[in-house]
Amino acid sequence: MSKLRVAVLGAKGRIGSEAVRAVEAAEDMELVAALGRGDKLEALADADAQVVVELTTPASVMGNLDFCVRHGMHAVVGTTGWTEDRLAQLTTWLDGSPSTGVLIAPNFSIGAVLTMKFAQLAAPYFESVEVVELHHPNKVDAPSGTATRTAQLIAAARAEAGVGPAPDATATALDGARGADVDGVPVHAVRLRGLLAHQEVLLGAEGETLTIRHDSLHHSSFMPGILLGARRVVSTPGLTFGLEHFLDLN
Ligand SMILES: NC(=O)C1=CN([C@@H]2O[C@H](COP(=O)(O)OP(=O)(O)OC[C@H]3O[C@@H](n4cnc5c(N)ncnc54)[C@H](OP(=O)(O)O)[C@@H]3O)[C@@H](O)[C@H]2O)C=CC1
Ligand SMILES: O=C(O)C1=N[C@H](C(=O)O)C[C@H](O)C1
Repeated sequence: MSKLRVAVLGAKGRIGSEAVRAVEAAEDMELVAALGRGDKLEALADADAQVVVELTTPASVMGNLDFCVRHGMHAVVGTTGWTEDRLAQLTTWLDGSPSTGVLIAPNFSIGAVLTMKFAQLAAPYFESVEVVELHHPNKVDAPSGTATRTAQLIAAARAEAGVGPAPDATATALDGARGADVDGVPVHAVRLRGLLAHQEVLLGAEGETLTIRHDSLHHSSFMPGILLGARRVVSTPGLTFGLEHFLDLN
């Protein structure tokens, strides 16, 4: 059987360099290009890449995906910074290339995907819920894509169950003291040397609390999800948001 022809964009970055190693080690894949900033995207077409793993920056990702979709290359995207407008733009591009698939995964690690699932499940049963994400200090954005997605899923689960907003009697506070408001869920971002990628979902009800915590201790935690995404995206046209759809958790 022929090997899947995979390219990595952001190949010198923290997660990109790990992805290069993971693709090279996968028996069913061939690494056909490993590009960094300044390299020409045409190299992807020259290398006849089937799947492009996009691990760059929020400022670069849209231009890269525009190129990939226009050239009919599937993409597996870990880069953060997704807004409704960006997703709508990407969907429009994909409408013009109906056999092309793009997976955007706010988090490729199985533990983080399950954290989101567990948080969704628990959210309607607790009066209060807050999200705390903790990352290395070189992270480009805050809050993390994972925390934003987690809060959105929590808010949707509560709305569907008819649960009202969490009580908060705070009268005065310094700006930011209660975190960022993501669909009514407070999200707090910690940046600390020594950390990699961590998240806690704190839930509280009368007389009890539940904490769901996940820790990514090494970038290797994201690799099985990236490889799974590359294998599945080639037969999944259109936009898929969230690795859970490829894990059959829904
Ligand atoms: N979904 C997930 O599971 C995960 C997602 N991420 C996300 O992935 C992204 C990258 O994170 P991280 O590796 O820590 O960041 P890094 O800054 O370490 O890596 C990003 C790399 O992309 C390069 N780059 C920037 N623009 C381009 C471009 N146009 N073409 C090719 N390469 C480019 C950068 O080059 P230069 O240094 O010259 O700017 C850098 O080498 C972030 O958005 C992060 O949040 C991270 C981990 C897991
Ligand atoms: O920048 C990182 O490191 C990470 N980014 C992703 C995010 O913003 O959620 C995934 C993980 O948290 C690591």
